[in-house]
Amino acid sequence: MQTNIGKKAAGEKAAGYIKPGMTVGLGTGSTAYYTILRIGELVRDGLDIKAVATSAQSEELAREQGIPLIDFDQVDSIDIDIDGADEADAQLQLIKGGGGALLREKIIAAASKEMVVVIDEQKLVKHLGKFPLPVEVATFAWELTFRQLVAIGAHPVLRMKDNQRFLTDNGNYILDCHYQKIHNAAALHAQLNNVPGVMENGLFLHYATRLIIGAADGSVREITHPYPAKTSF
Ligand SMILES: O=C(CO)[C@H](O)[C@H](O)COP(=O)(O)O
Repeated sequence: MQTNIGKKAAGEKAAGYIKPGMTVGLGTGSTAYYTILRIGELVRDGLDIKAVATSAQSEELAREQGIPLIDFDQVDSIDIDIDGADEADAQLQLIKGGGGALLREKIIAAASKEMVVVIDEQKLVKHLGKFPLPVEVATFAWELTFRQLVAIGAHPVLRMKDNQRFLTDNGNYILDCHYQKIHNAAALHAQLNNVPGVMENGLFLHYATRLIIGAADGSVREITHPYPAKTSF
């Protein structure tokens, strides 16, 4: 894999927010990859943490790195989740799911006290929507779900990989919905999740608490959002 300096800088910086004793959510994708590698180094240097992964791919990488993983039945609360995004705006609203892990990513983000998002500078946008919005749908009667999405103007395209229908870790399909510009993200989020067969969509509107943006010269800048303190379960 060719090194993207901005992704590496942002991904590594995020690991600095992890404190001993924390339970950490491990994100998915080529930016979170650098976070996981850095966490692996910290663990080998003695950092005592536990982790949960947002995808089979990240779980495997974490195991290779010697990061202790715990089952969800042992998770009281997730202290910090560090994950990538496909687009982010300055209000810390995100489009995620380019890697197809959005459902697990959202479950873990929602259960985390903090969500640190790591991106390279190209993903910081004024308006969300240029990146096609991933929507995870049940395989059962997916054609009907597809048509329902067409009817509400979502312009869905079934995601393919290696000439096969892409299957998520949860055994679902992804419909990438082409908007160009999303005008009312909260309304769209509700509208999409209201369609039977839709498991989740890739709009993450109130989860990120910190955005770390890596530049091509290796520098990083951060945007934080003063949400009311999040409660965890
Ligand atoms: O949402 C995701 C996976 O479902 C990823 O976080 C997102 O696609 C960003 O990936 P990358 O860091 O490889 O650009």
